[in-house]
Amino acid sequence: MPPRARFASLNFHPRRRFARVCLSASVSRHGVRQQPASPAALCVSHRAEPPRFNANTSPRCARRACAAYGCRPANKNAANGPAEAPQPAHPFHTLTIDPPDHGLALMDSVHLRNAKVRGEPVAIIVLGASGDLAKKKTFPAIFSLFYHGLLPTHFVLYGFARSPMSDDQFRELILDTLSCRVIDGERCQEKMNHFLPQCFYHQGDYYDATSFGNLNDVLTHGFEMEHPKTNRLFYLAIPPKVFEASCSNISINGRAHNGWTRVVVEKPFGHDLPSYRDLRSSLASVLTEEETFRIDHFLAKELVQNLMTLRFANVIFEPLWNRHHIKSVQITFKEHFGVEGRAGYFDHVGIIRDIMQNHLLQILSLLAMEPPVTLCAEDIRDEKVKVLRAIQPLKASDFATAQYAAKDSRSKGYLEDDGVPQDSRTPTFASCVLHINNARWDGVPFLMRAGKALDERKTEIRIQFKHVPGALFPVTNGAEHNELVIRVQPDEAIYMKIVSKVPGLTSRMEEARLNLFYRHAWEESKDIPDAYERLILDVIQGEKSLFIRDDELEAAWTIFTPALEELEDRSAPMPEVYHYGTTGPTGSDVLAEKYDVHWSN
Ligand SMILES: NC(=O)C1=CN([C@@H]2O[C@H](COP(=O)(O)OP(=O)(O)OC[C@H]3O[C@@H](n4cnc5c(N)ncnc54)[C@H](OP(=O)(O)O)[C@@H]3O)[C@@H](O)[C@H]2O)C=CC1
Ligand SMILES: O=C1O[C@H](COP(=O)(O)O)[C@@H](O)[C@H](O)[C@H]1O
Repeated sequence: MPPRARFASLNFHPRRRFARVCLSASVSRHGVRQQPASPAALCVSHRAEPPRFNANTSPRCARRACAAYGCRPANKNAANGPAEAPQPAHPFHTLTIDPPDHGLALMDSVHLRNAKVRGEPVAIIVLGASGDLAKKKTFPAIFSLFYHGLLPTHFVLYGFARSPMSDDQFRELILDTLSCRVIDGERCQEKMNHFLPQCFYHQGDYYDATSFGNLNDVLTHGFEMEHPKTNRLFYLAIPPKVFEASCSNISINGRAHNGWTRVVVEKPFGHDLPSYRDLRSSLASVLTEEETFRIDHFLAKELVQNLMTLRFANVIFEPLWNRHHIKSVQITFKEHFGVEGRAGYFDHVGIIRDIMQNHLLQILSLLAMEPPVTLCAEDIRDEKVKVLRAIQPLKASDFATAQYAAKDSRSKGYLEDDGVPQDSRTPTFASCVLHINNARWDGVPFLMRAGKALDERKTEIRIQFKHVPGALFPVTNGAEHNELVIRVQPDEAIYMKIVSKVPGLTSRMEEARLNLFYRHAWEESKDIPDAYERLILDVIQGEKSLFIRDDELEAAWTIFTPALEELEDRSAPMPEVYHYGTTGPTGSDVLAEKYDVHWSN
């Protein structure tokens, strides 16, 4: 008998304002579960679609996906395989959902997924509320979620830092950071007027348990009197040296009394492998893995999120995605400004730890990993760890490093920035080559480069394919390789370079492009949420696929630590000098040429 409903479905019914969620994996006409025909496992706990389960979906994945949608699996062993008890013919659950109250749906399915959590009050506490990240990213992201109706209906935002500030001053500070990202800023002012009264400031010291105890009292006797089941989200927008003390104090005096406690930890997680391990064990002694959300905001950039879709939802890429067809991969991060006031942080860290060991390596892992069994966070992260563990640890000779100097009287060199020691050897630019020792990638060089104070702001991935075998066509000038370019920012785009005949009475061939410019292709691209919006929403929803698991970090530090030790040895050569606003040092070109790669500028 052909199955009647092969996968679960979720139908949004605008008129009746409810969603019907069919949670049966495969229901025959007699209402008996059968083994799903498709072997492909799907558990979409994430964005685009409602949950779909089949025999490969783990019960944990099914439960989590369902929880995110505010429903529950029809059977707690929902995905355990073929031998299942008969199910009723109409295993529907109903769930009331507020339809979007504005025309700007950030993500429809997020809205649906959000329906449950919107009913759960939350206190968001931003540590380091006076700092750069909080002002630049955290507050605007929280406001944007509020603007789009994605924050829980009952929420409160507390800024926590050592600087003295009144609630009103804190609101002023927030107000200065807020912008209406949305094109016409529809009702933006009105929304700000509703948002600001929910914001409060608590002065405290990260090392002082009493400061956290006082904050706890304020919450318990204030917001939580009315909302006793309040969850608490702590966002650590503070320098790494106060991570441990803050987490310990949160654990002792900050935990929610009647809800979840989640702590967002910013990078860098450690300085090298040994310090990472120390940090991991001290955080693990006070917070559970479930409570810990290690952020890497590049994972939430729109094009980075699209990498898995591009690779695994299209038939044309995956067969070519290996050593037989790919010649090299380039991952570039460029910024057109220097450290500008962040030297206190940056000089201890350098560009390798600031950008490569985390953001670019995360991109690489999504590009190079095997397909995950399901789209559940754990399955994705399992694959990322596997590919990271196959990467050969780096040596200093795999790198070119450099530091920027002033180009003219209008630009400041790195050593002239406030707080940079005159003898600093910290690289502000680095490029390196990585090798993945597995069957898919053996012999394919993966090149990364990251730099500050360069000619432009750009993050992009270039996958260069091998030349066409045989000699049917003469080699065209520089156009003999196909290249897939994924421009992460700015001006998001995916395009494929192909060789094409020039139209007309000619047999001349030239490079042409198959373009997917987001700006032209998607109306939605006018309103791409900032990465931090996605991530804060995911924390509230308990969705972890865009957060870093501890074994990913262990693998990442294992790759970079040997090279960092060599490069930071006093006997190592000084970084090369490049000038502010240029394309970078020549050493980087020399390194790439060794692998027959030319950086695209
Ligand atoms: N800024 C950015 O663009 C990004 C930052 N990050 C990460 O976010 C975190 C915060 O970065 P950022 O906001 O730039 O940092 P800041 O230097 O701005 O510090 C944040 C706040 O922490 C407090 N603080 C600063 N130095 C110390 C110290 N030595 N001891 C105790 N408290 C201190 C200050 O608040 P007060 O004195 O009032 O307590 C300060 O306002 C870091 O982990 C960073 O790596 C990640 C991505 C991007
Ligand atoms: O993590 C960091 O990222 C920013 C760049 O992020 P973007 O989203 O603005 O591209 C970088 O400037 C900073 O040095 C680094 O810490």
